[in-house]
Amino acid sequence: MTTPSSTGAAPGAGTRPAPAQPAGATAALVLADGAVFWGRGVGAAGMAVGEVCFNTSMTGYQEIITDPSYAGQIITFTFPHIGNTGTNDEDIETVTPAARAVVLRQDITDPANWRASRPLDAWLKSHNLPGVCGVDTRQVTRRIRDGGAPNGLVVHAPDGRFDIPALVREAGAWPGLEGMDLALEVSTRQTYGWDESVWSLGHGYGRQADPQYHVVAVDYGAKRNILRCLANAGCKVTVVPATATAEDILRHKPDGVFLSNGPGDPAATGEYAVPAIQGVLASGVPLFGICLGHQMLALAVGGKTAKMARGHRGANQPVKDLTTGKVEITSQNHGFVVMPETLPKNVEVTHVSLFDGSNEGLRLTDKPAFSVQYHPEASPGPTDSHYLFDRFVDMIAAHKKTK
Ligand SMILES: NC(=O)CC[C@H](N)C(=O)O
Repeated sequence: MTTPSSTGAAPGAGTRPAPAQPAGATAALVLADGAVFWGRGVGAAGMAVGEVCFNTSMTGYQEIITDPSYAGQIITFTFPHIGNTGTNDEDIETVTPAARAVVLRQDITDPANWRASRPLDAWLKSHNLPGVCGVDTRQVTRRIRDGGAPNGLVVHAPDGRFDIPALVREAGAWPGLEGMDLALEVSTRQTYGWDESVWSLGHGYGRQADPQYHVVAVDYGAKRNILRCLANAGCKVTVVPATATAEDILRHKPDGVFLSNGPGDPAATGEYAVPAIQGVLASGVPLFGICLGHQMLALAVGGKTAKMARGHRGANQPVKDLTTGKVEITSQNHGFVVMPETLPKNVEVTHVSLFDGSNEGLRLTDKPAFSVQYHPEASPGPTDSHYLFDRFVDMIAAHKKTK
C-alpha cells in the first residue's frame, strides 16, 4: 500500500474535526493543534512526544536517526523511500539514538544492500523507537514551512485503539524545545580517548596510529563522524563531558579544543558551557565549534541565539564562505541560530546560508577560534566542507609555532 491512508486537517484546523480513523490504521502523528495524520505503525509500539521537524536528505537515514542533536524531536523524512537499504552496525553516530520517533511516506520495504545486517523496522524496534508510515509527509512539511515546527507525538498501537483527545492534550502539554537543556542527557558521563578514523570502502573504519596533535572534544552530544574527521586530520582526541570546566579541559594540555554539536536550546546550555568556553578562550588554546558548539561559542563571547521557525535539516544546504567567496553544499541540522547583530566587534561573520541569509559561521579576530553552524563531517551529506578540519589543524600548527 503506497497511498497515505488519511491526511491531517489543514493548518489552523484546531476548529475542524480530525479525520476519522481509517480501517487498518495502527499509528498516527498527532499534533498539539489537533491535526491527526493516520498511518501504519513501524518500529516499537508505544508513544513518543517531541518537536516535529523535517529532514530533506535522500540518503543516510540511519546516521540522521542516530545524530544525538535530534534528542526531543520527531523526524519527518521528506524523501519517500526510507528503509530500503536496511541498517548496519557501522553507519551510526551514537549507540543509542536520541531522536524520539520517525514519520515516513512509504512502507518500509525489505532491505536491498550488501551492507545491510537488519531491516530498519527491526532496528527501530530494538531501539524502542516508534514510527508511522503511510503519512502524507509533503503535507506535514508544508505545515512546518508555513506555521513553524509544531509539538506533536507519534503513537503506534498495534491493536488500533487510540484515545485521540487524550493524545492531543498530551502533545499540547509538552513544553517545547525552547529553554530545554538536552546536552546533559546525551553527553558522555566519563572522559575517554578516541582514535577511530573515517570509513573507507574495503577497509571500514581506520585507526589514527600516529597523531600529531592532541584535541580535547567537549561532548554536548557529539556525532562520531566529527571525532573520526578529527582523527583523520592527525589528532588524538580526548572526549570530555559537557559539564567539564576550563580546568578539566586544560588539564589534558590540549593543542586544540573542539566544541561539539548537540540537542536542545543553546541558551539553556549556557550555565555550565559558557564559563568553560570563556576559560579556554582566555588560555589562548585554538578552538573550533560545530553547530551547538558554534552557538555556544557565540554565547561565550556575548552574542545571542534565537529559535528558528522551521530550522535547517538536510544534506543540500548552500552556504557561502565569505572569506573565500566559495559556495559549499552542506549537511545541516539546527533549529536555533546565532543572531549576528548581537555579536561583538571582535567577531567576524564568516559564513551565511544562501537559503535565508542566516548566520552559518564566525571567527574571532583576536583569538584562534572559529565555528560553523553546519556539519562539515557530513554523515550523511556532501564532503565540500571537510577543509574546515584542516583549517583547525593549521590553526593549531600556527599557534604551536608562536609558543
Ligand atoms: N546539530 C546541532 O548541534 C543542533 C544545535 C541546536 N540544538 C539547534 O537545534 O540549533
